[in-house]
Order: sequence, then C-alpha cells, then structure tokens
Amino acid sequence: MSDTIRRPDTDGPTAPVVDLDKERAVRLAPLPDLPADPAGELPLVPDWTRTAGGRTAARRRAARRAKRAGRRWISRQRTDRGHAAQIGRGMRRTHEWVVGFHGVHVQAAAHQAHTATQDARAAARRARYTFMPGQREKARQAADLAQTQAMAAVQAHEQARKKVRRGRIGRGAVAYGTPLLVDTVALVEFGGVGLAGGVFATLSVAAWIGRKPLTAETWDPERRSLGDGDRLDEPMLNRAFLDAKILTQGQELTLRSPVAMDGTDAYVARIQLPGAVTVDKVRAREVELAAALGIDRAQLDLRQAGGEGDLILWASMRDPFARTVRSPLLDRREPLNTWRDGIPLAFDKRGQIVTVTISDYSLLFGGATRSGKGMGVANVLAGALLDPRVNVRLFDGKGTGEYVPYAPVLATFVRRNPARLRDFLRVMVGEMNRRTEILVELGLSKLSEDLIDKVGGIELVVVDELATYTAPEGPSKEYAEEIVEYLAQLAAVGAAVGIVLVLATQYPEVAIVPSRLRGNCSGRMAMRTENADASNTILGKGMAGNGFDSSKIANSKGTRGRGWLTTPDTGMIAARSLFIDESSGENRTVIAIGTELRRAAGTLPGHGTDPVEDALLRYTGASSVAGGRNGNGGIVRGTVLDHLVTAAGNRGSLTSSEAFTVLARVSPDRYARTEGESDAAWASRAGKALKAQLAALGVDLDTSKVTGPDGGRANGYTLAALQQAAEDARNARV
Ligand SMILES: Nc1ncnc2c1ncn2[C@@H]1O[C@H](COP(=O)(O)OP(=O)(O)OP(=O)(O)O)[C@@H](O)[C@H]1O
Repeated sequence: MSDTIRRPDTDGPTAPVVDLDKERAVRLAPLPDLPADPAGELPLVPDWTRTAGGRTAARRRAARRAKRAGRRWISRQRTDRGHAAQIGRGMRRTHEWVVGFHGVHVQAAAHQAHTATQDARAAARRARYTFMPGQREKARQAADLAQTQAMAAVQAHEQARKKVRRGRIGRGAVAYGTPLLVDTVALVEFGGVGLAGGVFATLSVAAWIGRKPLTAETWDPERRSLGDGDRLDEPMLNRAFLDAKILTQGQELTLRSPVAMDGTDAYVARIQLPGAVTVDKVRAREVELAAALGIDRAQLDLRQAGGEGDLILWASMRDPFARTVRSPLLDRREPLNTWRDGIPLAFDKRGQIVTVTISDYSLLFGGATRSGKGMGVANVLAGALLDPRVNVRLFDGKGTGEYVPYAPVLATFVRRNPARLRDFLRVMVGEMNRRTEILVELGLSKLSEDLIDKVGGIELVVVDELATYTAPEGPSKEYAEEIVEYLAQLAAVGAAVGIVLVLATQYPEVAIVPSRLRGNCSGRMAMRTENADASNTILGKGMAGNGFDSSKIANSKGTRGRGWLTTPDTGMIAARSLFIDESSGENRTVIAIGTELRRAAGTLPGHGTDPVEDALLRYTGASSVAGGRNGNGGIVRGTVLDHLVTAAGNRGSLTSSEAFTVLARVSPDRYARTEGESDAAWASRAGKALKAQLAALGVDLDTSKVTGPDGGRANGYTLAALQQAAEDARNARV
C-alpha cells in the first residue's frame, strides 16, 4: 500500500471533520493553471521553488539528471559514438588530412614522365637506326623533341613530388608537431601532470575531430527526452511535436510562459501552437506525443487554456496513478449533499478528485475480475450513505458477503434473486411513473432539490454483477429480457425524477450489457478488461480504436481501480478510483456514520414508511428491507395480517373483497378467483381460507362495517383491528 494512504480516524465525535469543499480545494490547489503573476506575466521562479520542499525537489532532479547523464555516457562508450571510437576516428581523419589528396597529382606526373621517357628512348633508337638520308634527319628531330618532353615530364614529376612533400611536412608539422610541442612544453613546464594535461587536450581535440561517425545511425546521444530525466525545454517540445507528426517541418511552437515545475515533479508549459494546429489535434495524437517525449500517456495531460491554439501541457516525471488516494468521505462526519455536490469517485492524472453527479445520470462499471469494480461501487455507496435522503437499494448478483455489512442502511438488500429483482424493477418503474406525474402536475421536466422530500427521496439502485440477472442464456434467462427492459427504462429517464442506477459487471459483453442499456448510462468506467471488445462494451463502439482501450491496462496490483471514465461532466478521462481500505474496516466507519445520520433524519430502513418496499410487499408478499431478518440479503415473507395492515394503511380500512384481492396476489393458490366462480362463492371460499390462516396464527378477527372505496358501507376490517390482530399474532408466536 502506498504511503499516501492515511489511516481513518474512526473514533466518534472528537474525530476531525473534513469539509469536502475544502478538501477538494486543497487537491485542486497544485495547478489547474499556472499561478498568476501580479506583474501581469507568469513568474519565472514560482514561490514554491524557494521553499525547503522546492529545494529538495531541485536537488532530487539534479541528482537524477546526473545519474542519467552518467548512464548515457556509459552506454555511449559501447557504440561508435564512444570516446575511444571518436579519438580513433579523429586520428585517422587527421592523418588523411596530412597525407592529403595531392598524391594523385604526383602519380599522374610520374606516369606521364614514365611514358615520355619510354617514348624518348624509342625515338632515339629509331633515329640511331634510320639510314635513309631524307628520313634520318627527321628521326633525329623527333628524338630530340621526345627527349625534351621526357625531361619536362620528369621535371614536372619532380616538382609535384617536392610540392606534395612540402605540403605534407607543413600539415604534419601542424597536426603532429603542435601537439608534440604543446605536450613537450607542458612536460618541461609542469612535469607529469602537464604531460597528462597535454595528452588529454590532444585526445580531446582528436575526439572532437572524430565526433561524427561516417554513417547515419539510429541512436542519437544528443537527443533529449523527459523519460531520460532531461529538462523539458522549447527545443525538446518542438522536436517531440515534430516526431509526433503534430507539426510539420518549418512549423514551430512558441512558449507563452517559461516551463515551470508544479511541485509534484511535473513540468507545465503554456504553449502557443502555430497556424491551424488546434489543441484537439494535439490531443488526438496524445499517445504519439507522449512517446516522443519518452513518457507514458498517463504522464501527459493536455488542456486548452484560452483560444484554439492555446495549450497547457503538463508532463509528469512519474506515473500519476502509481499512488492510491484515499476517499475524502472517510473523514467526513456530517451529511453530504449528493444532489448538489455529487459523489467523489476517482482522481485524475493531476490528482484532482472527480465527482459523479447522481442528479443527472446513471453509472456503469465494467472490468475483469479483481480490476476494482467493487471499489468503484463502494465509493458511490460511501457518498450515498452520507446523504440520508438517498434510499439505497442493492441487488448483489455475486452472492458473496461483500455487501452484508451495509445491510442496516440499505432500504432494500437482496442477494442473487433474479425474480425479486424483476418484481422490484416493476415496482420501481411504477414509482418512476408516479414521480413523473408529480412533476407533470408541477409543470417541471426534472426534479429539483427542494422537491426531493416531496417525491420520497433519491432512489439509488445498485446491481452488482449484471450477468446474474441479464445473461440471456444464464440460469435467470426467463427474467433476463424483462430485467434489461426495466433497467434501460430506468436508466433513460430515472435520473430526472431522482432514480439512479449503479450497475457493475465482470462480463462486459453485449449480451450482458446491451447497447441500449449501456447508452442510457451516461457515466461509465471501464477498469482493466480482457480485450478491446469488452472495453468497447462499456465505453462505446470504436472507443478502443480511438485510443481509449482498457484492455491495455496491465494486470497488476498497482493498476487496480485504474480505468477510463466517461461522464457528461468530464468527457473521457484516465482515472483511478479512490481507495477505501475494507481490510482495515474503513467502509464500516462510513456505514456507522451513515446509520447515525439516517437515524437522526428518520430515514433508517424499517423505521419509517417506504412506499417502494410497501408496494413490493403488497405485490409479492415478501419484504427485503435491510436484507431481511438476518440482514444477509434474504427476503421475508409476511403473514396475511402484515399484508392486510399494509393494504389498509392508505385508507384506514379495507373491505373484505379488497382484502381477498390483496391476498390473491400474495397467495394466488389460496385466494385467486377461479374460472367462472361467482362473487359470493369466491367470498365464501376466501373467507374460510382466511379464517383458517388466522386460526393458524392464533388470532380471531371479526369483520365490521367499513367504508368502501366508493364511499358505501360494506363488511371489512379497520386498520386498528388489523394492527391489533397482527400484534396478537406476534405475541402468540413469542
Ligand atoms: N482505486 C484503488 N486503489 C487501490 N486499490 C484498489 C483500488 N481499487 C481496487 N483496489 C484493490 O483491488 C482489489 C480488487 O478490488 P475489487 O474487489 O473492487 O475488484 P472487483 O473487480 O470488484 O473484483 P471481483 O471481480 O472479485 O468482484 C481489492 O483488494 C482492492 O482493495
């Protein structure tokens, strides 16, 4: 675990209270923008660099740069850019210069002298053996001419040789004599140290002469990159933008302010892009730009500051997601306004807390096993529990004990029960319609904060492991289609009336999360997935191709909770969920605080009216408030009296025929009217069945005259009589 995680302060009222706004402000402080300078320009030396922390950071950077320079020097020695290779090359080049190319002239002159001499000899021989009186004279003249030419050629050769020798001696004297002289003088003047210095200087000059290899090569030791610990500067930025094909040859960016460090080991540069290059274009090539700077994409953040070409580039020297950030809610003791402030869910590259606005959209989490979906849900739950106006209803498809500690604060909690989810969603869609009608009457299209109490609070429906419920070929296939339909309807319009879904799945496949359902959840987070298709199932078609691919997140402990998050507020961003350490009971602290806040507000499950659970009880005859009797996610079937009490609750009484209709829904085999059965026959049969059930409960309940729904008087039961009978039944059980 990272050292950035602080232990929670779990103890009671003396524990410090953390204001979420302040907390967020502190986290935002490092640098959404460069600090303003009173002089109008951005400061060359930010204040923080003059603090002890700033100096330590500077020392650390200098040490890192020195280390990297050393490493680069060593690896360079093995290549032909190494110093030995440079010196050898320098000496060779010097020698070639001393020898020069003039030797070619000497050779050509030698060749000419040689042929001219041969010609002269042949001409002399011919003159000697020509006896014809007219020819002899001619031959003698030709021999004289050839001899003259031969002598001239030999002389030219001699001169060329002398000239070359003179040139070589001169150049040799410069090339070899100078260092020899310098070294000798140094030796004479300063002894061995002087000689060593002289030799060093000589070799340095040779290395300088041979600094460039003859052939082009791929590794360029002059290349500066952030990944190697070099400073971010304008030449590096220009080269990286060029390499990333954002700029073309001849285009140059300009810095609007000096490159600064932001106190988190990251560089910030405000850049003016040239011509028609926009910030969007730069963002589209984020991966290439990061590669050109020698860092990972997660270490680079690109934001538009002002106009189209006004870019703020933030480049971190380390992976911003390598650390964990603890949820600020863990230190909170007072209620959270989730409707207005949202719920802190994750942190982004620059350490800013990302909140999700449950007043606006539903959420979908997807990712492979152990990728951190549960932590995403835990963050949302932590926020919801701190807002007593939120009724949390949780359907756990995994069926493990993960959510059992939350049971006392869950208005509804059911483990692995697809039929129950189907029934619940039916009721919830009815609730959505009821709320919509209230808004229609008020002439509103969306719930506002002042109406939350009027409509019955915010409904947060969590379904963890969708596959249990929506797999068309799974064990719950008979419910799957209906469940998907209801979920899609709720996700589409629920948020506007205060009904929000939080869905999670380990199997991000289209069969489990149909695109209609995905599309209606505007907040989506894809943690590490097995493949690009799975990532697209959460984030949307083609997203992996656009560079947002969760399957590229490495599978390691350090990447848990990392993913791509998209919400209408943030757009697509890289993020890591906030950390709640369940192993040390941090979630239990939130649950305890949530329980207290709910008790104070009178919204603790089972302690007030809950129209949704009441409707479910009427409809199914079973209750799932707070995870049932043991809080482990089971459902509790009520007695006939419980159902009748719930049904009589609205009007204060119930006619017999209304009572039989309610019971027919709960227990159709006993109370449902059969084909062709008359009213009287049904009433008599159902009356007997009820009497028998009441007898089994140990109570006797007589009918009395009550007011029916139409205002007329009929046989039935008053609420008071039913409540008394239910009480007697409980006492009889005890
Ligand atoms: N943001 C985070 N920071 C640090 N650790 C995290 C983060 N998110 C998850 N983890 C750790 O990763 C592990 C798996 O997390 P979690 O149970 O949420 O994953 P999951 O995808 O829900 O797993 P499963 O598929 O088993 O349900 C846990 O030990 C958790 O503490």
